[in-house]
Amino acid sequence: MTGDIPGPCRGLVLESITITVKEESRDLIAELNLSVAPGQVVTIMGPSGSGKSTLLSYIAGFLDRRTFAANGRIMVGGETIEDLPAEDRHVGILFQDPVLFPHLTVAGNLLFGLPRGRCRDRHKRRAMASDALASAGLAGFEHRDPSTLSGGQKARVTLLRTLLSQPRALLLDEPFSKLDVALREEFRSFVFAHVRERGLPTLLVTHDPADAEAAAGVVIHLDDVIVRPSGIVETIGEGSSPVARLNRSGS
Ligand SMILES: Nc1ncnc2c1ncn2[C@@H]1O[C@H](COP(=O)(O)OP(=O)(O)OP(=O)(O)O)[C@@H](O)[C@H]1O
Repeated sequence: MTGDIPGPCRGLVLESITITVKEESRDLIAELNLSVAPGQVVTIMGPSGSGKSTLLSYIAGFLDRRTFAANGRIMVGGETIEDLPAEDRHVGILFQDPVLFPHLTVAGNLLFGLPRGRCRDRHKRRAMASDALASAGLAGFEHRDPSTLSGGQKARVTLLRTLLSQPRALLLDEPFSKLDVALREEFRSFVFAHVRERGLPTLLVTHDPADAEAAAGVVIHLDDVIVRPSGIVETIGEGSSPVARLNRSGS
């Protein structure tokens, strides 16, 4: 089926996204259009309060509808998802703090991300967890209690859990910001290698220009929109083809 879908549409496509703070009738994001190709990382920067995390919440399906009104189209892998519940969107998200369930082992945490419907065989599930851990330099960690892991190890397990859920797009909400410099570089490379290997369209929210540089893709500044006479802003990536397009009119 995906063979029929043009390349850019197999990624993550946002069309005319508008998010309003209800109480203030204020547009936080207005008419945002953006395409992220498979395996590409688009970095979103901007000052505190410009709506970066809110945008990710809308895409992932857990926007607080009491506070925000939102509309616009979200497509992942050619499917329109904005009306689906979060669990049916197949969009993975990582936050600043790696969150692991304290009552489960490391393997239990990983398998939590693997829906039973996708693999019912207990031995296969265990093998998938072990393979994932080995791929992250964490062989033998299956039975460990999450509280015994270092910050970097927790971050890796959280990413592996997200990947095991087989997302079709990945959202990264400052997942590197709390790691020390050495770990940050290591984890960044780990994440981007997985993104490219799996062809995951990825949005990265960060305040750190070094993250954007490491992502080596398009950078969008939510507060810095140059409106051309056409009302369209284009951000051009490597080569001649536009890899992301930002259009935020009306702000
Ligand atoms: N419950 C709420 N009621 C009213 N406004 C809210 C509420 N929650 C968030 N906001 C507003 O929504 C806006 C967007 O917040 P958001 O967290 O998305 O910004 P951000 O760009 O991710 O900021 P940061 O870089 O600090 O994480 C902010 O202006 C914030 O004040």
